[in-house]
Parts: sequence; structure tokens; C-alpha cells
Amino acid sequence: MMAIELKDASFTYPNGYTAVEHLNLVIESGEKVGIVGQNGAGKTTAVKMMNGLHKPSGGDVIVDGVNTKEKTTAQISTYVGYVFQNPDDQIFNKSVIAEIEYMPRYLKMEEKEIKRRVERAVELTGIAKYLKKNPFDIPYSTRKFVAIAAILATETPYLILDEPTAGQDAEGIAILSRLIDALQAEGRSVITITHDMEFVADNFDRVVAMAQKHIIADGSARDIFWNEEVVSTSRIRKTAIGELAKELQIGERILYCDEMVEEIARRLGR
Ligand SMILES: Nc1ncnc2c1ncn2[C@@H]1O[C@H](COP(=O)(O)OP(=O)(O)OP(=O)(O)O)[C@@H](O)[C@H]1O
Repeated sequence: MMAIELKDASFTYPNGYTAVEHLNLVIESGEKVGIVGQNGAGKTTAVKMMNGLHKPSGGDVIVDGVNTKEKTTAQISTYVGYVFQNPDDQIFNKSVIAEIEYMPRYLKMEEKEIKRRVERAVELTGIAKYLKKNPFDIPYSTRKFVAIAAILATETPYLILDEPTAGQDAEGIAILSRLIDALQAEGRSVITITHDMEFVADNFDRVVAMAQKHIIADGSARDIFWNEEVVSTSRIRKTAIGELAKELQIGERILYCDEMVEEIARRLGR
């Protein structure tokens, strides 16, 4: 099966703290999945199991039919790319281009193929003018795109983005939306952890909500955001428009501005 499968997967840190328990989840290739939930719910721990950074303490994680316990993290990371929340935890080369080329060179690809991959990653992230710069001499929000480009260059079938919109302005968020769509058009999956509910509603077909070490819901953004029990247990909120619709007791399961405008127009008989 071409999918990431968590099968009753649990993870306990070396200090004995169990951060996630009995997770069951299948993410098939080509899906766009947003993972939401309160701080400390276990989202990062869960995705680190998907790319082999953590091997499950209980249960199994299977990536395209391969059990992560049977492979090294380096091997799994050629299937599942993981972009750290903080680019400074990831970037280590002295120039942007060296950072992006690092994995294709490590994987001993031909020069022509390295060039193609770098160009593609740079085009998707819009960082062409920074290639010769030291990553630590460019703004944090751009540095986040360097971290993304470096993982994109491995061209993994699955990509995990951890809090990609944090620190981004509207233009940065638009670049992220375009790149997520471009990857999906190529049949690749994008899995994103985020506290940005507008970003979730605008970009993800499927939303997984976590609370207190468990997955508590899995469905469309509308189903998740309008399930009051899920919203309160996972301590998320709806989109701002969704919150307003709830406050005003207007419309059914509204999430977006155009839906709100339509509903108000309908009520005004226009
Ligand atoms: N290295 C570690 N050792 C021990 N406990 C850890 C470690 N890393 C994380 N934890 C704990 O595991 C729990 C889950 O953390 P995790 O980072 O997976 O949550 P999260 O849902 O991603 O939270 P956030 O939204 O704040 O990033 C937290 O209580 C955290 O303190």
C-alpha cells in the first residue's frame, strides 16, 4: 500500500514520558492532511514517528509497506521529508545553495539531476535571490523557506511541514499554499502541523485533531471545526469567520468569508 500507516503506535521518550498512545492513522499518497490540537497533544511526536526520527515504542509505523523499525532514519527520510518547526534546528550549511544541494549530493546524484532538483525547489519556495547567501544572514521567514527547499530537493513522496506559517506574512502563506498544491498535483502527500486554522481551512482536505496523546477526530475541516466537543477537547478554534458565525448564530457550519456574505445576503433577501 502506498501510504503512511500508524498501527496502534505509541511513543515513550527516554525519560519515561509517553507522549502518544495507540495512534491509528492511514495517510495515502496524494493526500493533504492538517494535524491540529493543543500544545503538547503529541503532534510533533506523531509526525517524527512517520519519518523514522522516532521508532514507535509500541505498535508499528509502515511507510509504503516498509516497517520503520527495519530501516534507518536516513533510509526512511528518503520517503518522508520532515521540515522542522524552527529552521535553525535543521540548517547547517554555510550557503543556501549548499543547504539545498546537500541531500542530492549525499545520495550521489548526477550533476544534471542535482541542478534540476535545486531549480525546482528554489522555484517552489521563491528564494532564487538568496542562493549565495549564508542562511543565517537572511530573515527568519525566508530561512524557513530554505529549510523547506532543502527537504523538497530529496523529492520524497511524503512531506511533513511543522508549523510552516509561523512568522510568515500573507505573501509567505501564499507561497506555501502554491507549493502544497503543486506537490499534490504530482501525487505527493503533504502533512502539516499547525495552529493556524485559516491555513487549515484554506488548504487541507482532511484534518486530524489530537488531544492528550490521542487522535480524537479525523474528517473534513468543516466536520472538525463544527464539532464543538472536538473543538473544546483539542482546544482549537474555528476560523475567525466560523467563530463569528457561531457568536451571531448565523448560518450552518460556516467557515469562509464568502459563505458568510452569502448567508447575510440570503437573510436580507438579496
Ligand atoms: N525529548 C523529550 N523528552 C521528554 N518529553 C518530551 C520530549 N519532547 C516532547 N516531550 C513531551 O511530549 C509531549 C508531546 O510533545 P509534542 O512536541 O509531540 O507535542 P505537540 O502537540 O507537537 O505540541 P506543540 O503544539 O506545542 O508543538 C509534551 O508534553 C512534551 O513536553
